[in-house]
Amino acid sequence: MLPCPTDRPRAVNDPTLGRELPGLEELLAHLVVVRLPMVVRFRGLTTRETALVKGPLGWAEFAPFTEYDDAESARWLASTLEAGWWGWPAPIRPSVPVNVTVPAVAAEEVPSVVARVPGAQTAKIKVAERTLLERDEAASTAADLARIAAVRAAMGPDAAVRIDANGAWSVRQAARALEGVAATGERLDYCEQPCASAAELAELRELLAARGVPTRIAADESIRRAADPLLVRALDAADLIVVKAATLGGAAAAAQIVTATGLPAVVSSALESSVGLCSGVALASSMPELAGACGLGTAALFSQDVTSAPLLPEGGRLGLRRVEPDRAEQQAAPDRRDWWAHRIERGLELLRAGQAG
Ligand SMILES: O=C(O)CCC(=O)c1ccccc1C(=O)O
Ligand SMILES: [Mg+2]
Repeated sequence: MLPCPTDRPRAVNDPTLGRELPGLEELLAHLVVVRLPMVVRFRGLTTRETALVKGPLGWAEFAPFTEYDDAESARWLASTLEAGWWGWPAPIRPSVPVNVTVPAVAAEEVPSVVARVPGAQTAKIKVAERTLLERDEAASTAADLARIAAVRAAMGPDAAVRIDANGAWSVRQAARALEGVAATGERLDYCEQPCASAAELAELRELLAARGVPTRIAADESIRRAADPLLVRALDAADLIVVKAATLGGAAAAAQIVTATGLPAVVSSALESSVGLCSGVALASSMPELAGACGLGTAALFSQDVTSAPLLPEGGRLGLRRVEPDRAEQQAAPDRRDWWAHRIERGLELLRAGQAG
């Protein structure tokens, strides 16, 4: 085995952090696959398929998007095992502030989306929607500016407003777009993953500095989907990072990655049901510092959840608690059970072999 340099935390290569894995039978004993309907299209999805399992500590979620490969999904399974079998890091605050997440909807739809998270003082808006951007960049920019202006109008002058391009822009497109936003007088909290790679983020930051655009850049996919999340720091590619417990192998593993990058961090969701969202709240509750509101208000994007008591923000905050999926059977997708059971089996094998992606 290659030696692991001391400044690379174990979590980068081994999200189990050496904790003991349950057997497959135990892991699958209570498996329920669910399909949750969404109030608006998000990430191209109108339903969210995900799996629930039950460990000695309670219910836990395994939620990698269906197109994700086994190595990447194995990391999500470590987060599942933390929630149901290993336990979360100790909390240092009882609740966390959340942002309202605004999908790439038309400006007219913004007020109804914002109203679903009353009390939120931060919004995160999806921009650079790929199908429109590829067809007509000017129309894409116009739609983004209109959506941002609608959010500002709905939330008032004191709200923090973030945008998330999910890596869709080239460096030049991102610079143009962020200059365009700044020209309207809008001061963004930050722009999340404007371009796909860490190298592009670094190039964009230099370009923005040279042009006097003060917008901060946050890395999301460059942390959660990268072979080496520490590259962001090495390339000076971001002002802050977005971390998700599910995608990074759980709250403890994610916290190690935050410490290793040494950058301010915002905690966000991966569009889990209310059961999986608890892991994000556990991560945020355990962190010494939060670089702003958490992107954990996404239960508001579902029209049906797995529980009669969804993890919805109150007064713009979410409290740390476990969720009982008492409505899972109503949302069950039994036709998908075998597919998810095999996926879990392969994920467990990869974790056992130390080969999570
Ligand atoms: O951060 C938020 O406000 C909500 C979470 C979110 O946007 C998200 C949810 C699922 C998958 C990807 C993302 C993303 O941040 O890109
Ligand atoms: Mg993002």
